[in-house]
Amino acid sequence: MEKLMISGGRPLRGTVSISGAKNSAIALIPAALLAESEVVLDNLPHLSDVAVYSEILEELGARVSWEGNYMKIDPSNVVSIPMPNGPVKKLRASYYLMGALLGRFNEATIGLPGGCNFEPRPIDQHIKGFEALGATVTNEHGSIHLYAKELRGAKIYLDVSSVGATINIMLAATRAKGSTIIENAAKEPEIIDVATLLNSMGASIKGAGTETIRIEGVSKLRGCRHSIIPDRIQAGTYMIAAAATRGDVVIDGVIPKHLEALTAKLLEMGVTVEELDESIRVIGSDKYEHVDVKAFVYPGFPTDLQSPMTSLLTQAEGVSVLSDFVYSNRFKHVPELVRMGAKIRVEGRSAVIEGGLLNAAKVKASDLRAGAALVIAGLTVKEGITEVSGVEYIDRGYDNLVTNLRSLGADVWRQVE
Ligand SMILES: CC(=O)N[C@H]1[C@@H](OP(=O)(O)OP(=O)(O)OC[C@H]2O[C@@H](n3ccc(=O)[nH]c3=O)[C@H](O)[C@@H]2O)O[C@H](CO)[C@@H](O)[C@@H]1O
Ligand SMILES: C=C(OP(=O)(O)O)C(=O)O
Repeated sequence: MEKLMISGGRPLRGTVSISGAKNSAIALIPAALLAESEVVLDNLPHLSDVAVYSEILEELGARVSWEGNYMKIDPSNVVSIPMPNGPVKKLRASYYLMGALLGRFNEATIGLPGGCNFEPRPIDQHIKGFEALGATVTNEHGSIHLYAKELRGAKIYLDVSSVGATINIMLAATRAKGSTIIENAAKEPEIIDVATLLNSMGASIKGAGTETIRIEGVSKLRGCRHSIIPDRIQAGTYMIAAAATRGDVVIDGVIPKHLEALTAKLLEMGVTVEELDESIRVIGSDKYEHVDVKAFVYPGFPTDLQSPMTSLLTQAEGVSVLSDFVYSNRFKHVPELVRMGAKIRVEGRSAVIEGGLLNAAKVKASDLRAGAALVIAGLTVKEGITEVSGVEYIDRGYDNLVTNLRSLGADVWRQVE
């Protein structure tokens, strides 16, 4: 097991380039299963979740080659074998195999997903969508079995605008007979990215990025080449780290519009943020105002940046309140930050954060973004070495984190425990 060692107190300075988005990549890879010829994905991030997905595709019979930042997937020989256990348990997004395999083969058996379990994460809306499309869905000893004689288009209203359910229904509906309408669809940029790939494969999807998505089913999908959008959560994490260390960082290769909710909060705190066409410069300051933050579905403040933002708010004067309206219990980073001297208490779905200096400590990441929060906290500490264990969670979502932080002047390294 490895841990991250951080000797903090240095302002981050320089330029960091952002890789493709994890939450797009791990939907686009299973989406390729719907094609009958080769799909090439460009700008693919180097993440453990991507490696696990390529293993899953190979088990299903796809030919996968991953070189540099592109992956070639030839799904022509794929079969829908049952996958109750194994790699599907290692990541959340294995649920996309349900929509992709149901769409292509009308049948799939997939173990319930793994990934970051910071609280119960139901998939009832995915199942409601598949059933509306005509599938019979049963839970057999912890695996979801899906079968449809024929998938038929349907009108589906999502009770919650779930990213995963929106994409999963889109995947299956591309091959259903007739029209599907998803109402109260999630609007995250990654949904547009998946719809763009599927349309390049020959699907007919309109309205992705709005709350109503219309899909006309087609009988066949073909291979294509697609470049993945930049990872707004990695970008946001570096923006927060730049502010927390009172540094000056250009975050390059991003879509600034995807980060507007974070930019607005940073400006409100007194951070200088300059938006360029494809980059954002963040310049920290000696003094930050406290702010209240509400994590919400896109275009609201992303829940995936809630934990990193908690660390930044320990550096603001006064009391900030950070509430999560997507995941009400996503606060596993809080006890670890408290171990580092933070004054934070959790009240219902909110963290109440009183500004103050943090100390070095041995802390544990229990999920991906909790890990990012602890790294940022460690970077602010002026004396001693912060040790962050649970690095395997951080590796799920941050491409070259140590190399990037070191290139920005941080004293960070990996150490085998
Ligand atoms: C692989 C991936 O893209 N992961 C992202 C995705 O997760 P994921 O797609 O799993 O998250 P959802 O958007 O589905 O979840 C949003 C909310 O809806 C609830 N819900 C969801 C589905 C369902 O069937 N029933 C239900 O009640 C969830 O408990 C949560 O409260 O969006 C989350 C919210 O932006 C992000 O934190 C994750 O990084
Ligand atoms: C929770 C996350 O990912 P996943 O849904 O893949 O667990 C995340 O990216 O913060």
